[in-house]
Amino acid sequence: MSRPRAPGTRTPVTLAVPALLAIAFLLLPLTGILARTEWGELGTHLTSPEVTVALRLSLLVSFCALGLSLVLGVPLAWLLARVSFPGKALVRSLVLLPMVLPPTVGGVALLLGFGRRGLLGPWLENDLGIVLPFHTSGAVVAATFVAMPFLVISLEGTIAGLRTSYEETAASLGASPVRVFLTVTLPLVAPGLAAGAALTWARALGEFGATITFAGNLPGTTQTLPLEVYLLLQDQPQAATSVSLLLLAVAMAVLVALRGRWTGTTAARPGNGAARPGNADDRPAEENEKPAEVTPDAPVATTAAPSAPQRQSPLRAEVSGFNDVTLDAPAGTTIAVVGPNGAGKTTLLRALLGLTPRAHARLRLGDVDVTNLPPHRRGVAWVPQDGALFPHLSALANTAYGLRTQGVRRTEARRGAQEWLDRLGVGDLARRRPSQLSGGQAQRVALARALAARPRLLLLDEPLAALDQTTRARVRRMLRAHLEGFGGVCLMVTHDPVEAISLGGRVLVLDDGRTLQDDTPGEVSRHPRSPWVARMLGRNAWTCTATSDGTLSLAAGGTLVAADPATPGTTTLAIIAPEAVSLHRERPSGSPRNNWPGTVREITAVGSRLRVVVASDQVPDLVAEITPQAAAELGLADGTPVWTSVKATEITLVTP
Ligand SMILES: Nc1ncnc2c1ncn2[C@@H]1O[C@H](COP(=O)(O)OP(=O)(O)OP(=O)(O)O)[C@@H](O)[C@H]1O
Repeated sequence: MSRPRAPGTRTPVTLAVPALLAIAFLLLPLTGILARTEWGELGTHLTSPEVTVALRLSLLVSFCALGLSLVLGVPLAWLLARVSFPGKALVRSLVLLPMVLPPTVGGVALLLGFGRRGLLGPWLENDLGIVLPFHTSGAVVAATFVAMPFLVISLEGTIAGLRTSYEETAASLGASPVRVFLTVTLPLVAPGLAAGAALTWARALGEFGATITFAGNLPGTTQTLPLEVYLLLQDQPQAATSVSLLLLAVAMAVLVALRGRWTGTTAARPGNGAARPGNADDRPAEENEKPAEVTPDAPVATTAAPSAPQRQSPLRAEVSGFNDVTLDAPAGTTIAVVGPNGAGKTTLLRALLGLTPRAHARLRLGDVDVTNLPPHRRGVAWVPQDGALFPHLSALANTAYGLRTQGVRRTEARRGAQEWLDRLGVGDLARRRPSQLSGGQAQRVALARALAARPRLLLLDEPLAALDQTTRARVRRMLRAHLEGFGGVCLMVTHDPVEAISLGGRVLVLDDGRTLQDDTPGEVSRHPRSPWVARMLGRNAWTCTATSDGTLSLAAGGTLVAADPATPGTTTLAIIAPEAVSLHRERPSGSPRNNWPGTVREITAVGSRLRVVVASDQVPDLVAEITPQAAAELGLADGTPVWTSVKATEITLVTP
């Protein structure tokens, strides 16, 4: 269906004409082949003994070259995409070189490298008995040399585009780097891998220059189809046209099957709708895995059952670098980590996982010092902000992943996983893929997956952020119940004050990577040590300086009277609970000494109460919390003039 064209989007003639010429330039030779093919003789030409032998050899050589490219090229692509090392740009240029090198020059280079008089040739021949020139293996080497770059660059792009949180989460569930690569990375990049493999095969099938230079042109041994075309062209041009048509059809079929994947137009999409593995089998890839060996340091699950007693693992951590935090927490503690954007909350979690060079954690969990252990052997499970459920595995296989990496047998791991999913209220979704789950359901599966792995330390990065208010309250209750039975320590990053207060046995406030406050929720809420925390908790917080006449001078202008004035000259934080702010239509005449005129700027509902923001030119904005009935009696609306008053005894002074 043609889309209506927006005005002003006419294609300029100066661009359209050369573009059309380019299309004609590419099309004409192909049309020539089609036009000159003797269709009646096509069958005879393609079934002649020489062509059949060359075709068979071409298939053998191209598939062997593909196999060799996969074995060598896939790890190389991973290395280029995932590992930083000196000279990486040079290695990438080296990979690309055969794509731009004249194939005959490639052949000469191969001769000088692997030929009988080349650098490696004598050793290959004398010690291993391998002679490449004039052998089919030489044709395979030549085809691999020119074709492998297609696989490497295609796959490197796909791996680089894959969110690292999948692989990092897999590691946090106990999977070794090789296991992560095989069970997470490879299935997720399968479309990119297939595209690269198809191109590599097509390129190997059409290889001519390097093959003839390096491996020669021996019928039945190195004379592949393109070489046969070259020979036929001299004696039987019609047969050459027919074979060319065959090669053209194969190349075209590969490109049509790829439909732009290689150029990135339909590249693998990470995320919930992420790259689907080529495997249409609904059986999760994880299920085909053998359980890993249980290493002495690995977090060993004694049983998959969630009701099994949890190891008691207190935490001691000293984090340096971007973060400067010391944490000591007995087993079973849940610490809510709060702080403004960029305060270093995620960096702290990543440091504890051993996943960032930006901060280093000396970490002891129970009686094990895990500081020098790689992430997959720390027993630290992580639920990143997006949950990072593996898109190619069902909810059940996702949840069983951690147990499988710990060596738990498949049936037992699946039973344990099902129990955890049931506990979190998503048991009936066990067979669904992450793309078939809502955000909230996916979060619950991600939690089940982390808890099922029975970690010593559980790290939750905004675990309830994706949930709506109702589900959030329900999951919060569930989470609290599960965290109570969790024998390790849980660190939970949150921006939600209710979550911080209700789920955290402790609240750790970070600012600029450092600990600003580390206290019980009650203490933090009564005495927040920064305006940010106070505001997060819904309190009014004004920075002020005590004056010699007993009042407080607000940094933003205005004065305040508190019952217990601070020492003159000290800077302090005046905290006023919104419930302590009264609103009046007339100037109040009673005891409060803090009365300010203002106007209502905003009214919002918070549960069964209303939060009223009052703007005043005497003090900063003040938040009051009143009942809807009181608001109705006062006739409050946006812009209504009001008086605010706060008793001096309701003002808490906190020294930051
Ligand atoms: N890979 C990185 N390289 C350099 N700086 C980084 C990197 N990751 C994070 N930062 C910076 O480190 C600081 C802390 O980031 P971090 O993600 O830990 O903050 P946060 O408290 O989790 O923030 P938010 O609440 O926005 O998620 C920020 O200033 C951020 O810009």
